[in-house]
Amino acid sequence: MREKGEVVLEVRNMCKNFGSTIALNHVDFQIRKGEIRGLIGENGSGKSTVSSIIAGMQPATDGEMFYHGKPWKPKTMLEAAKAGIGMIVQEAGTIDNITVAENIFLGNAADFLKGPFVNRKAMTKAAAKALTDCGIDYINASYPTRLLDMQKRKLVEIAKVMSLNPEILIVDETTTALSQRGRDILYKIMHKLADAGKSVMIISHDMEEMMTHCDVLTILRDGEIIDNLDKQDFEDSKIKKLMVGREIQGNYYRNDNDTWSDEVVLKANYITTLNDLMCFNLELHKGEILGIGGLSDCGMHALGRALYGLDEVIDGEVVLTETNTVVKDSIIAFQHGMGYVSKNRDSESLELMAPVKENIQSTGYWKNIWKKPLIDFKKEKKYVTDQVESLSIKCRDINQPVRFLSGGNKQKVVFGKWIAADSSILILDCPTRGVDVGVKASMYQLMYEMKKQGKAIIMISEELPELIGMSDRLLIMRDGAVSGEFYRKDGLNEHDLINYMI
Ligand SMILES: Nc1ncnc2c1ncn2[C@@H]1O[C@H](COP(=O)(O)OP(=O)(O)OP(=O)(O)O)[C@@H](O)[C@H]1O
Repeated sequence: MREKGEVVLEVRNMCKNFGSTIALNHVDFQIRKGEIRGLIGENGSGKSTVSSIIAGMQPATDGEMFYHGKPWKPKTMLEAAKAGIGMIVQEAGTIDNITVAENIFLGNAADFLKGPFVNRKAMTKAAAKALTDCGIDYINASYPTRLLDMQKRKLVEIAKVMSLNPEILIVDETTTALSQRGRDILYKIMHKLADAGKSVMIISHDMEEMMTHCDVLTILRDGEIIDNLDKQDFEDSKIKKLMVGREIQGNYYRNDNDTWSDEVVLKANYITTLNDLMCFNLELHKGEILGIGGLSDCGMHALGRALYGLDEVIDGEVVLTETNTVVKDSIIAFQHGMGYVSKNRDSESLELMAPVKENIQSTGYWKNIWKKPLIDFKKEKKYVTDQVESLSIKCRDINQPVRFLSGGNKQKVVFGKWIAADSSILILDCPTRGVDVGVKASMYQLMYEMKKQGKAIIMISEELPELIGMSDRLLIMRDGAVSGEFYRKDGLNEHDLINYMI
């Protein structure tokens, strides 16, 4: 274990209220030099709030902070970053319509002034160096950022924060957006910083990741610090219990070997898309949970989009076999009982400015809460509250705009809106992204119940344990094609699958 140094940042008695919501309630903790501190807790427990206050995104309602022993009250993220506290935020932190280099030096363009103009060549060169220093030399600094996928944008954010040489790096739920390669880059940066006597604070719901990489864990529950654990005291069940306040059983996946029907409900007939898939075949059966895994750029996310009619299929077709309907677009998919949880939560699955209720209701007007020619308001309310209750969505009330919810609670809204729609075919792309252990257990249980009701589910995921734990059949993809097909009864383990991924 690393030797801990002196305290570099101290949070004392911090409180943060949003109207009647108490996000932080008299929080105290310290960050020491040379440590990797994990911040862990259920969705909505206050992790992002405390981090964002340290990093200058918003002020506290009450309390004090000290950085290098002096009062610390940054007004902006730029001020904090320049003083040595950099944060990689949970949501998208880059701007689409500017180049990678401009994103990396956003707020610092003055460093590249040549007379009244910005020297773009010098900026691009410096950005390329910042990327290379982080081990991300495969991203072109002169590219428009909108051409990059979500994980590459996150890597750009990492390079941006690292370019200012932080003394404290805060990483908020970043790893869920990264492939294993991206994660390894981030872990390397974190350990390098800590070894150099700097500090890292990381937030993640991945228990294994936290136990492997952190020196100390601060556990938050309902805005309060419950405990601080040193590495020698890390124990999975103990941490979970401290997080949620009750025992959580270790294995929350299914433990049955139930079969599924022979009836095919969805078919991809030799589909080809513009970039990712070539003559791809797939059959999904009634009552089947079909897992799809691989490295993040293997084409699995594109497959989910193509099946739901979001990406153009230029050859072949996706067919709903019961009615022989060709899924040409997402409207046809939706009208024929399909649901889709996108990996890109904020940009594709939610209307952020709209309230929780409107986001969930949006799938219900087609058939469930419509009493022609009017809306059945009673049904409409029940449609929403059932989901808020069963998934424990933490919101002030159902009228609260979804943008004010914590990341994991936003994910629950997305999941809930498709559960409520009673879709007979669900395509779930990284459905448990950013949700805490307790809610994951409920989501897996719901998926299993849907399977038993005869619904068909495609679960696309980068997490092998959840694919192994939940799938009846599992396809591993590589370079846009299936490289391996496995069955639940095969008694799979992660090593069996990894060979087919790389
Ligand atoms: N701008 C805001 N307006 C209103 N409420 C907010 C706002 N930001 C956060 N909250 C509330 O504060 C509480 C703590 O949220 P926070 O994002 O810090 O949780 P978290 O622990 O990071 O959760 P997650 O694991 O889901 O990301 C939540 O109840 C959230 O809804």
